Amino acid sequence: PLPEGWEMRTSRSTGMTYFLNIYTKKSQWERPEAPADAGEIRCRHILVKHAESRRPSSWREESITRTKEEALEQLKTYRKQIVGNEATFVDLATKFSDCSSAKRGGDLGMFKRGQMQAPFEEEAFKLKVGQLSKPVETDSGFHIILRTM
Ligand SMILES: N=C(N)NCCC[C@H](NC(=O)[C@@H]1CCC/C1=C/[C@H](COP(=O)(O)O)NC=O)C(N)=O
Repeated sequence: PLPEGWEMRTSRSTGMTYFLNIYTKKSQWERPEAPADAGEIRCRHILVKHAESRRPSSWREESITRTKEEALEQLKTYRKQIVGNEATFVDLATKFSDCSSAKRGGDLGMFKRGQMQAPFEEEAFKLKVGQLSKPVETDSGFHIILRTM
C-alpha cells in the first residue's frame, strides 16, 4: 500500500501513473516511500513551564518556580488522565497550560515548519491527525501535543 497521505492518479494526457500528496496537492512521478509531508498542520498543546523556562511566567502564575522534574511529572500526570479518559485534553489545557493558547483550549492554529522551536516541530510533524505526543522539551518548558489537522 501507499504510505499515508498519498493517492495514486493516472495522467489524463499520457495515461501514466503519478502520485498526489493529498495535503499539499503536489504530485510526483516516483512512487513515494515515506508518509506525505503535511506542509502545514494544526495542533493543541499543554505547556508546563519551570524555573529554567525561557519565560518563567504565564497567565496562571506571575513567577513560575517549580523545578524541571516537577514540571515533567505534572505533565505526565495530565497525559495519564487524558489517555485514561479521566479528563479531556481541552479541559486540562484550558485550566493548566502555561501558554496563552490555554484560553483557546491549547490551540496553536495552523503552522508550517520553521515557526515553532525545533523539538516541538519535529515531534508535531511526526504525529498523525488525532494522535497525542509523548512529553517534549523546548526552551519554553515541557509540552504534550495533540495534532488536530
Ligand atoms: N504560531 C503561533 N501560534 N504562535 C507563535 C509561536 C512562536 C514559537 N513558539 C514556540 O515555539 C513555543 C513552543 C511551541 C509552542 C510555543 C508557544 C510559546 C510558549 O511560551 P513562551 O516560552 O513563548 O512564553 N508561546 C507562544 O509563542 C516560537 N518560535 O517561539
